This record gives sequence, C-alpha cells and structure tokens, in this order.
Amino acid sequence: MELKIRHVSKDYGTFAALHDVSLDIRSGELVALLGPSGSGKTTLLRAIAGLETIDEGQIFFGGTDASRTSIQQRNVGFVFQHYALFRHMKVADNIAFGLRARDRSRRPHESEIARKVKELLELVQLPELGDRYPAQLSGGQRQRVALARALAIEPQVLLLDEPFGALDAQVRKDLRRWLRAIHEETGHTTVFVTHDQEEALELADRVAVLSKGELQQIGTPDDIYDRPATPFVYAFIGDSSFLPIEVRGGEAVLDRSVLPLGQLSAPDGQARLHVRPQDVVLRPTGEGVSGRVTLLRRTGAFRRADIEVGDARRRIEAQLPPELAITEGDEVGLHFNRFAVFPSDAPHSTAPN
Ligand SMILES: Nc1ncnc2c1ncn2[C@@H]1O[C@H](COP(=O)(O)OP(=O)(O)OP(=O)(O)O)[C@@H](O)[C@H]1O
Repeated sequence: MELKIRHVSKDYGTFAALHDVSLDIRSGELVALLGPSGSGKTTLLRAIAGLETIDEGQIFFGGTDASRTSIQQRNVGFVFQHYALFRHMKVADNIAFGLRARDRSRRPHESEIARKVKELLELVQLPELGDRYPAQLSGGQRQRVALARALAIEPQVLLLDEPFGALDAQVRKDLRRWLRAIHEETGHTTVFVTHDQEEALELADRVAVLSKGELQQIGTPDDIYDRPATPFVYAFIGDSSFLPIEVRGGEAVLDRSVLPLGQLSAPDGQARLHVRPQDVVLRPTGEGVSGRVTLLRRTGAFRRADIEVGDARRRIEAQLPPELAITEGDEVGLHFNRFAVFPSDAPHSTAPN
C-alpha cells in the first residue's frame, strides 16, 4: 500500500506540531521518521494511523483519501514503545485479539485463528511461548509479540512508534536486524519513529528527517549522511563542525585562504562551511587553510583533534589516524575532502532543536 502525505499541518493551540509536511512512501518501503524530541514524529505517525486528527492537508492510502477515516477503516497495525499487551491474556490470545474483535461476518473461524497465531509465533521466532502471559516475557520478547499482534490483522500499513526505545542497547541492535529480516519476508509498507540516527540509517530504505514540525529531507541513508539538504540535517546526522566564510564568485573565502566550491552552488554572501571530522585532512603548515591543534584525544580506533582555524580561531574537530606524528600546539594546514556550504541565514542554520 502506497502512502501519500500532502501538506499536512497540525496545531496544538498556538503550537504547530506539524507544518505543511508532504512525503510519499512507496508500497513495501521501510521508512524511518527521525528527529529530536518534540520534532513531530509521533504526531505524524499517529496522524497516518488515524489516532490524531489533522487540521490541514490530506493522507492518501493508495488512491483513496483516508484523511477523515477511522483507524479501523485504515486497517493499520500499530506497535507502541511501551508494550501495550493485555496483561491478563496469554500471548496467543493477545495475537488473536484483533481477529476475534472483528464483527461476525469478517471474523475467521477459530481453527483459522489458531493456524494464523501459530504462523505468526513462528515468524517472530517465539514458537513455544503462546501459553505464557506477558509478565513472563522479556521486554524484547514482548515487543515481538506486539509486532505479531499488529501483523495478525493483515494491515495495509505497519506503524511502529519507537518500538525498541525502552530496551537496552544490545537487545535493540538484535531486534533491529530481526525487524529488517521480517520486513524482507512480509513486505509490509512500514513507517517507524525513532530518535536514534544509527537505528534509522541501518534499518530504513529511506529516512525522513523532521525538525520543529517541518520535513527537512527525505532520502536514502546515503543521501541523508553524504548529501544533507539543510544545515539542520548536516548538524543532526553524524558529527560536524562549521566555519563562517564568505562566498564570492563560486569560491569560499576564509581569511587569506580561498577554496573552490566546485559542484556546490551557493549564492554570494555570508555563509557557513560544514565539515565532518573524517573529512578534515592535515597538511604541512602553509598549505590550505591554516590552523593550530589545541587538543588531542583517543577515541577508539582514531584520534580526535580540536583545531582552531583562521583569525577568528573557531574550533573544528578532525579525525586522525593514531600513528600521525602530531602534538598539541602544532601549526597545521587543513584540507577538506568533502564539505557543504549553506547561506548563514538558511533556516535552522543554528544548532538542532
Ligand atoms: N496532545 C498534545 N497537546 C499539546 N501538545 C502536544 C500534544 N501532543 C504533542 N504535543 C506537542 O507537539 C510537539 C510534537 O510532539 P511529538 O510527540 O510528535 O514529538 P516527537 O518528535 O515524537 O517527540 P519524542 O521523540 O519526544 O516523542 C511537542 O512539542 C509536543 O509537546
């Protein structure tokens, strides 16, 4: 089922939780909604589900405008962060719940429900646990049951709200791989909310980045990481530093250094050059942009350096091979393998919210 979200806005009083959000989700795609706390991810997911009304815009399920239809009519499977399993029901009955709740004309026969529950328990790799109660399961197992329950109704769309948010780091990692495998097998159009960029980049076909209720960018993990569309995405995804520069005739001017912008297009005027630590290369002093190493520290396989750059002595971070002969206080030249330039007055050109 393909989803089309068109110019959706949602206010809570005077506060805009979603502002003119448009995005298309292809049939069978796994899309992550990623953003900081309060960026509108959950509001958007709940609006897709029909759990939240929208003030403006439309949400299409296939060719049908579903904006004003109920959650039942939309036939979505929803998994919440905090396992919403029924505590007094066994695992198998939890999974069967959505099928048994159907009206008689659409309710499958009990033998068919039992067959379906068995199949789903196998899919989520808990074939032996149908007779247990939720309290007798680990957190990760409960989330698997929650997914089985969401899948039981054969939803048109699967919606997951931070499904692994309450679990510890190792279980999260395992479940991430597991969810991707289930997705490959079942092929449901799936939208999931996360504020964990590693989870979004590893799991999703495409990532939609939200900030302050606005869609900043939707793209593949490579697009988002390597070709951020806005200063916000650059700052939010991965590590980066920026330097104030001036753009003049297709070149970036920083004190007495001039960097050709090449393929990057930026209008003349004050701008910011954004660069990731791994794209900063040290050269002998006199080459490239001049800087001074102020701090060196070991971080796992690499060393990180703080480098003061130019007359204004702005600090940027560089990732260096541990064997590089360098000490704090050294004057260096800097080359940027890859960087981005955005006008200083671009929206969200300050820190992420
Ligand atoms: N029922 C409500 N009434 C008033 N404001 C709300 C309501 N629900 C959400 N908001 C506000 O709307 C904004 C977006 O909330 P939302 O839950 O969509 O963000 P989120 O990106 O999912 O954040 P988190 O990661 O913290 O869950 C927040 O500032 C939140 O306080």
